[in-house]
Amino acid sequence: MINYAPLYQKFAEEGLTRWLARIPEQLEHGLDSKRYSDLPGWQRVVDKFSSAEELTEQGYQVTTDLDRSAVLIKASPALPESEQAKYRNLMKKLMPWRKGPFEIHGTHIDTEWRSDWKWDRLAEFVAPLHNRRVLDVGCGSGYHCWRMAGAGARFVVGIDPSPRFHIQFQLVRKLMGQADGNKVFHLPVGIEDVPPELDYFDTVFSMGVLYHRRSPIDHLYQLKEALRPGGELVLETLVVDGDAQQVLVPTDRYAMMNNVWYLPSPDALVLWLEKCGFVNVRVVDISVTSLEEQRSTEWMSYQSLKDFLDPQDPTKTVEGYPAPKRAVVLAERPY
Ligand SMILES: Nc1ncnc2c1ncn2[C@@H]1O[C@H](C[S@+](CC[C@H]([NH3+])C(=O)[O-])CC(=O)[O-])[C@@H](O)[C@H]1O
Repeated sequence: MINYAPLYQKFAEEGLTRWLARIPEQLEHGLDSKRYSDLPGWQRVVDKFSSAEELTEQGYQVTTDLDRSAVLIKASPALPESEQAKYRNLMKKLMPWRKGPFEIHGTHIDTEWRSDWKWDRLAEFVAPLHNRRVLDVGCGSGYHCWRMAGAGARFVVGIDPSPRFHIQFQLVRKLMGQADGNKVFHLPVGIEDVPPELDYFDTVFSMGVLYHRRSPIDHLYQLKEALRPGGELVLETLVVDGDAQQVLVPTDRYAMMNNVWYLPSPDALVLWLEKCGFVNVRVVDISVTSLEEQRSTEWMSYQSLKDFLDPQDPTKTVEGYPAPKRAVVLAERPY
């Protein structure tokens, strides 16, 4: 059973009371096993691991490192090889692992994405996270949330409506121990479930989410309302080349994804953000996604980027659109 008591306690301590009141209902809805029949099985997988506290009681010292490419959890002495193999097999039962990498009790989880590369592209530009309260919208299993804590954030809330990613997060948190575990929390909800006008977070990340939203301008307003005045938005999304009026709306799928709506140019993104009242808006990175950054691995065996591109011309998607290119834009909510 997942213990949510620390989450309630932390939300209360940090004064996030308006959201706190909604959490029981959000957990019940987000983790409804009538809707997600695999959930009880995944929860039983998590139950089979010893927590960091249990390992400590057994005489191990558990060390974590959140400030490296592969988020690390290890015991000294190392767990016996048989136990490490058991953990590896159990973690495989929670596949696919998309965002990472992680290094957990001797197993390197080589995820579909080298999410550390995205982190490296933006970390030097964002306002220092030391002591900040951070929201990561669409955080997947929470890889970047751990990196945010590693960069000094005091309280990180990751949200993602996928129950599988919630369970993957809960496993990592259970193994992490309280020192780091109590900085980062995950809720199985979408941006639409964040209470309006929170005026709370020092930094809000929305990475890989905007193009999934049918109303991208509303998404920007929702992100703004979650920020305190003076807080920073870190927005990362798919873009196309062109001027401030250039936006691609795929007729059907884009790179085989069927829920892609708006791909603006970087200049259009800046315009949208300014129109929504953000200030100090600047594009800090534009990168074409490489086949090394997003690929099938032992931990995500389905198709990946290579299968979504035109085999004759990798600068195009299979549908003939420009291949995925992503921009990172920073902006501030004015005082
Ligand atoms: N309404 C919603 N609200 C919030 N999240 C949502 C919603 N709908 C879907 N998602 C979630 O948004 C995430 C988008 S992935 C980015 C992960 C990470 N941020 C990354 O930047 O690597 C896209 C990518 O692969 O880049 C998924 O985990 C969805 O479940």
